[in-house]
Amino acid sequence: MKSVRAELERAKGETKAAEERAAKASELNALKEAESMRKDTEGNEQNKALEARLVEQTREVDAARRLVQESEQLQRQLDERQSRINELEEQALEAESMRRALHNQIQELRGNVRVFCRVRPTENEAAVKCAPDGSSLNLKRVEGKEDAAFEFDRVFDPSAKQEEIFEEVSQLVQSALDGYKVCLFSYGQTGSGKTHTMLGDGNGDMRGIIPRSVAKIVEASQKNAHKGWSYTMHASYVEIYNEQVRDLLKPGSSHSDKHSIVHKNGVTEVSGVQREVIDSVESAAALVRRASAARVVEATNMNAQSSRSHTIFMLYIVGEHASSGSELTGCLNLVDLAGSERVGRSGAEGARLKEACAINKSLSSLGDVFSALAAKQAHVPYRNSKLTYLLQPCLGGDGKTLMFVNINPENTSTEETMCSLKFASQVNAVQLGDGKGAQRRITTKLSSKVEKKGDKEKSKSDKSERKSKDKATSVIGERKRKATSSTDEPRKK
Ligand SMILES: Nc1ncnc2c1ncn2[C@@H]1O[C@H](COP(=O)(O)OP(=O)(O)OP(=O)(O)O)[C@@H](O)[C@H]1O
Repeated sequence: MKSVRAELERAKGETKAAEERAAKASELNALKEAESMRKDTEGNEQNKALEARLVEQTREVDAARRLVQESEQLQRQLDERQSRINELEEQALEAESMRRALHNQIQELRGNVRVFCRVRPTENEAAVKCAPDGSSLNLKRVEGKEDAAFEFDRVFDPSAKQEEIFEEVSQLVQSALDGYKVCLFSYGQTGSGKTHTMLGDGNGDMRGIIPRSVAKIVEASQKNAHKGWSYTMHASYVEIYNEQVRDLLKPGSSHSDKHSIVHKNGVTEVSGVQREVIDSVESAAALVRRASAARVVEATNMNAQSSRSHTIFMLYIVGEHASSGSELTGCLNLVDLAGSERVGRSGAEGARLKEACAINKSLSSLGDVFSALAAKQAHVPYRNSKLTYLLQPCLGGDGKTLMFVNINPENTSTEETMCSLKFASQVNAVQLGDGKGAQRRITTKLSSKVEKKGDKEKSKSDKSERKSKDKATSVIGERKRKATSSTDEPRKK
């Protein structure tokens, strides 16, 4: 019985152990299952994350593709616009070149040597009567001498304002920017208004031709910058006194300083003379003020503030057009001559007599140059005086000159006025220029940067110049025809 009981106990123990093993096995299986489920879940989440990334990347790729398409489209538009800009620039260059050719031919039609007469105001009895046509005047002379009539390109009566005077010369000033050698000078007896005309007073309405011209050129050059032109401008200011050159910009300079006048590429240079950069209207005005203060002013019997020297403001202009390789070199000389009165009348003695003789010599040399030009002589005596040698490039070839003859209308100055008007008539008889200037002025200089497309550009530039010239010639032909029947075109006698 005991053994059966023991056997039963043992069997119970084994059954319990077996049950425990079975429970553990089932627990293990459950754990394995749970682990496998966990792994499955983890894999799904990773997949989902991967899918989400894939979707995101696909979206990014689509966006990038759209961007590429958009940028390609923008590039196409940019190329189209660039080619339109090139086309417009070419047209602008052609139009500019035509404007230059036309402007020059109009100037030549008006005459490359012009004479304007300006009569200064007076409160005394006047011997000069200006005609209403704006181009002629009558001079009543002393008893026993016949009255004289004169005709010039323009005659300004005493009421003419500084602004009106400048308006008439501003087109000529523009020619310097277009690459021409231009000279404006004022001639006349002491006190007749030469300095008033050329320099004037202050910064306002009384400003004369010099400050107004420089302002116009600086402003016009800034405007041309939008058309691709860049300009470099330098100015010198000298006086010629007793045939000696003095630098008005160099402090402490004297007449004994040695300066020689040379012509380089058609432009006058005076050795050892200061050349200052002009980059604004203000810098030009400051320079003009400095030079005016340095002028030699001496008293004579004729005028308590009489200038006994010729003063010359020289503006050198170099314009460059980078994309076409065009280059222009112009210069503007603005000259205030010394008084032209005769020695006997001014009562000069000693040093004044020497001054008067030097002044007369250079003015008569100027007259000789104009006589030779008027007679179309082979030899023109430019070298006979410093003044004429310095102005040589403007007084010949396609240079342009405008002379103001300033007169004092008072009875007491009649004979001086007669001399001035005769001299002016002699100058008025000169004809310069062959009408081919506009084409010659532009020299095409290709920089290394544009050298590759150089031939193409050059032929474009030549073609554009030729076209402009042809158009200009036909328009001018038309103007010439009209000019014969119209009174508004200035006359050349
Ligand atoms: N058109 C004018 N309107 C008003 N004032 C004038 C005019 N012309 C000359 N004047 C005045 O007459 C005076 C003499 O003129 P200005 O100094 O210009 O003569 P000038 O010919 O230059 O003499 P100089 O040969 O001695 O230098 C000055 O006071 C000037 O302001």
